[in-house]
Amino acid sequence: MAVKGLGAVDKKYDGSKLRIGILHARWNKTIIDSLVQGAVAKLESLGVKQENIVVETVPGSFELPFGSKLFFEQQKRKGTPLDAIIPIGVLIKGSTMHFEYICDATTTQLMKLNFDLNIPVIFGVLTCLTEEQAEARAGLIPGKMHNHGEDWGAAAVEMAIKFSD
Ligand SMILES: O=c1[nH]c(NC[C@H](O)[C@H](O)[C@H](O)CO)c([N+](=O)[O-])c(=O)[nH]1
Repeated sequence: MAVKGLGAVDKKYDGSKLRIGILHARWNKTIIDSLVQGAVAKLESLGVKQENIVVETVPGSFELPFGSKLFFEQQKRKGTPLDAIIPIGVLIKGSTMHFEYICDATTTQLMKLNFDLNIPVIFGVLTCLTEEQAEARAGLIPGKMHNHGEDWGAAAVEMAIKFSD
């Protein structure tokens, strides 16, 4: 029996009043597109209105932390503030240490953004050793794992609502 993975949420959260930003990198497009699709589908299944799901892109995963900050500030300036952000990136190990440095820097800064922006910033970055690992986690290999974008959408809604009373 699988012991890893997200347990069931303790209740179904109503996302109908939320505005969620998805900021995705453009590296590894096929995998990214599947993850974004999974996150959007889950957000909509939890009641988030299509017009309140704002999707933007940055070049690569390294740009996700600062891009998320700029995205948050832009939406606030426009009077349409975000209740949570889902940065999505796919990092796949190459033949150098580039992968390790980007994974470490991006992860640390995305975690810090939760406290800097005071909104949930979900960790939507796949850090994979092979393309197949990434494809499986984007739901692109039938029968192997599920689309992790769905988990990220659910986490964004739960974290934006759970402690807001
Ligand atoms: O999102 C990714 N960016 C990658 N590099 C680009 C990086 O995120 C920045 O966009 C670039 O270094 C410019 O700042 C990747 N690799 O290098 O392998 C990768 O796998 N995924």
